[in-house]
Amino acid sequence: MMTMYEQIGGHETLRVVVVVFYRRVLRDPLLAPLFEGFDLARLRAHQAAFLGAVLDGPHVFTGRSMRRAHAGLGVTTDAFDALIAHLAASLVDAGVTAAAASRLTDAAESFRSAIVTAADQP
Ligand code: HEM
Repeated sequence: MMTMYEQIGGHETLRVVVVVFYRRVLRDPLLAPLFEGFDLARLRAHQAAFLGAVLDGPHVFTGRSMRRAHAGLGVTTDAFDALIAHLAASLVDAGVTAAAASRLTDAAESFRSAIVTAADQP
């Protein structure tokens, strides 16, 4: 049986997803400052590996824990909501099936409490 990773077109599709995703994120004034100074190519590669692992692809995600990777960034609830929306839109743009897209956004959503570190501004 094909994995969901294979069903959506594997690496080629996820490569499109992460390119579209970071393009959207960096155009969002709420999110762009949070990514300033980070190596975009590295982020794209990590994100693609992460998404691939969620869809049972060949990846073994060896990155840091989500809490560690995002510690001190000051991610607010609003920023997190915006990022999830960009991820969902990027998955649609890349033609990912609805089933795979919801698995990916659910996985991302499951890290909310680990990633959101800053209190919301009034
Ligand atoms: C508003 C929300 C988020 C912001 C601002 C953000 C920002 C960042 C930044 C700046 C880094 C690089 C940290 C560093 O190299 O020191 C990073 C790493 C990473 N992020 Fe996010 N992120 C967010 C949400 C998410 C979500 C929802 C996921 C996946 C479910 C995710 C997956 C990753 C991964 C896989 C890495 C690489 C971890 C590693 O270096 O080992 N991020 N993120």
